[in-house]
Amino acid sequence: MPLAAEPDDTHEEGEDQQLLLAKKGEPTLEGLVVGSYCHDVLIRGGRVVGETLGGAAAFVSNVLDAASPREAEQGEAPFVVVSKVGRDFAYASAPAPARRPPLLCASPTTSFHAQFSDAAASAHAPDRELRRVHACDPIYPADLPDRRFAYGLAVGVAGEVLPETLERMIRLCRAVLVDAQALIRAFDGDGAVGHVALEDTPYARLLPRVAFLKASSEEAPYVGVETARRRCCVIVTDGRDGCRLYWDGGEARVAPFPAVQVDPTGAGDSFLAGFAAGLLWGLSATDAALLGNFFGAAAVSQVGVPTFHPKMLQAVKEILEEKIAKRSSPCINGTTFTFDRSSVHDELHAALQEAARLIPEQQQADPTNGNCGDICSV
Ligand SMILES: Nc1ncnc2c1ncn2[C@@H]1O[C@H](COP(=O)(O)OP(=O)(O)O)[C@@H](O)[C@H]1O
Ligand SMILES: O=P([O-])([O-])O[C@@H]1[C@@H](O)[C@H](O)[C@@H](O)[C@H](O)[C@@H]1O
Repeated sequence: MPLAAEPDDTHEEGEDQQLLLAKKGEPTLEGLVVGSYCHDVLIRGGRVVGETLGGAAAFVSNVLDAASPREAEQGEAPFVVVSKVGRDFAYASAPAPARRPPLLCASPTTSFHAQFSDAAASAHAPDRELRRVHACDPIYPADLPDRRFAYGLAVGVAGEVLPETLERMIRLCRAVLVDAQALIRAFDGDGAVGHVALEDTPYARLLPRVAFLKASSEEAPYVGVETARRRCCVIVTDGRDGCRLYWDGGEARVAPFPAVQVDPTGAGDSFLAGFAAGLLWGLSATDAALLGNFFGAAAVSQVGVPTFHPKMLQAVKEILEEKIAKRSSPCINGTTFTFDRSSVHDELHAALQEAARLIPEQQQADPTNGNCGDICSV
């Protein structure tokens, strides 16, 4: 694994201007994912019921690889992951880190204990209590590659995306999508995860330069949706109820897909990546959120980072190829977005609902799922 760089942001604004020119041969829809892989320990009733690869970067990579449109039929989806782990990292050979290796640091890999309680079985109780047990080094601006990207996803889980790192992402990427959990998490002396008001953080001033900010319903009060929506489009996810989008001048509810939830971990991450993939396919934000809901539902159906059934992915691809023939233009590649539900929204939902029937097939096919038992059945 490559060694992490020293914290030194020597890049100047002028230098970034040079990067505006895409080099010949570079993929035009290349993405930049920033956030660290981590170790997740899943605990129920005081007993460890699962130990898995975690970190939004892992869930996001998994969905982007599965759902992004390909410029060529062959090869990996074009995106880079900037992530940090320690020498204790246990999942270097798992698909996501093996494809896009993290930077190696002297500090231990970020690790979370997720405590599931029976209260999580009720509709709107928080799914889990999280405790950060170890924190790897932050990701510094100098850790980011020196080139332009079509889009960026800021998906820290433990405060590793520093304000200056987000600012550099904004300079490098045409459109940046941010998970609020990267900005508003606070950790007490015991590592318990709490939240601070976004407005009180140094990230707040960057919001007007962010395209989309995603928050869970638990995080939404700390984001301040009414203020934030005047600066960027805010998406509030609400578990099995789907999500809502809020932009300056409009809002939309986007219906969920049915799922048998066995582990809620990674739902929000998978949502954000599905949403980004939807934008890459050229969907409006409200239509792209259908793809977010689809992959959020697929994530909760398995323990840890899900393995998608090839038949399901093929079905999704065929649906997108068919419906997207009616699209306007790829939104993520420009500076303006369309937000409204399109005329194909309901057709797209119905077709994806058919594909969602194939979600449980992977659970049966993959013997590694099911051994952990249900983490959080609802
Ligand atoms: N039980 C569920 N059934 C169907 N879809 C779900 C379920 N839980 C989550 N999702 C999907 O995943 C998205 C993100 O889930 P949510 O629980 O809101 O995020 P987080 O993991 O950040 O708490 C939801 O908006 C929804 O589309
Ligand atoms: O479940 P979710 O909110 O989408 O995202 C999760 C984070 O909140 C958590 O800190 C991390 O340990 C998980 O691996 C996952 O990334």
